[in-house]
Amino acid sequence: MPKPFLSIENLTQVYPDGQGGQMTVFENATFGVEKGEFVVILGHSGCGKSTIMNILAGLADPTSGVVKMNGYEVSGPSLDRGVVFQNYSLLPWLSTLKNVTFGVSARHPDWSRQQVIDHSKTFLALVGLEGDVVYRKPSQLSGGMRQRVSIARAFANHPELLLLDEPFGALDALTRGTIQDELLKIWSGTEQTVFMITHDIDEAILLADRILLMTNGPYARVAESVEITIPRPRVRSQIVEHPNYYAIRNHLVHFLAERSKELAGQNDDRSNAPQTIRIDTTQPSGTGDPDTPRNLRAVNT
Ligand SMILES: Nc1ncnc2c1ncn2[C@@H]1O[C@H](COP(=O)(O)OP(=O)(O)OP(=O)(O)O)[C@@H](O)[C@H]1O
Repeated sequence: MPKPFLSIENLTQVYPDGQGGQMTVFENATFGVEKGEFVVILGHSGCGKSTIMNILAGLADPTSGVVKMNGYEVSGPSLDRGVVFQNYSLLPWLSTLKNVTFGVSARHPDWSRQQVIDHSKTFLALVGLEGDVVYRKPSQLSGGMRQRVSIARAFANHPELLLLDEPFGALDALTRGTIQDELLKIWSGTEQTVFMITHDIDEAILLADRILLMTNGPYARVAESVEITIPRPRVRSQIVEHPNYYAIRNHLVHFLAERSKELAGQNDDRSNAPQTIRIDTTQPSGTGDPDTPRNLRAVNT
């Protein structure tokens, strides 16, 4: 079988437990992400999501296992992998525009100054930042605006893989919704692959092609890969009306509330690959998992 664009193979992370011993956060995590996919990872605090993200970004090395992108092992940070963190990580001494041009000129050393500026301004405009505001320093922006700069910066570099670690965590619901829409708009116009951490189930369903569910740590694992069987384009105000919405949502809530604990520490699947869950109430009933409501098709492969 051909390898996916991004391949996470038997990733294990062990940390010192602070008392002279060791703690295995997750063990043999194995999954793939296809090119252009939007994958979200959900799991309780401490199961190791940020650790996985840092390893994918090349900012940390796992205790064992490998990550391959396009067949090559990831080691160290690269412009091919853009990262957006919750705390924006903008350079405070540079203007909004320069925070974006900085990476664009590194990515395109052959471009003229004007090309770099025009390209950067295009991406800032896509997240609603236009006019004088682009000459302000990050300290002169609101939290939501800073987060937009950080998203514009990441997308403007056209990384093949975009890693988003709770990028909207610090935002109010209204701003969060607007930026989710903007993210979807930009992503749908590119070939970029997105891997995102969030704690927000509704956000995950709105954005993702697939949601990876992690069991609780220590010895956490990626137990399920839930397909989001809701067609795109998705509109935030209408998505709840899709017949699959609550079926998928209930499955996710049930996993996080109950099964993430029950499955913790268990590892009965030697391949360690997550189980694929497909919930589609628009298909004829008859197959599926007894936990899911009637008239719900859940195909586990
Ligand atoms: N550098 C480190 N040294 C020791 N332990 C660490 C280190 N970094 C993380 N941990 C531990 O590893 C576990 C996983 O942490 P991680 O931040 O990856 O979890 P998370 O799933 O992203 O959590 P949250 O949802 O709260 O952000 C936690 O128990 C944390 O205390």
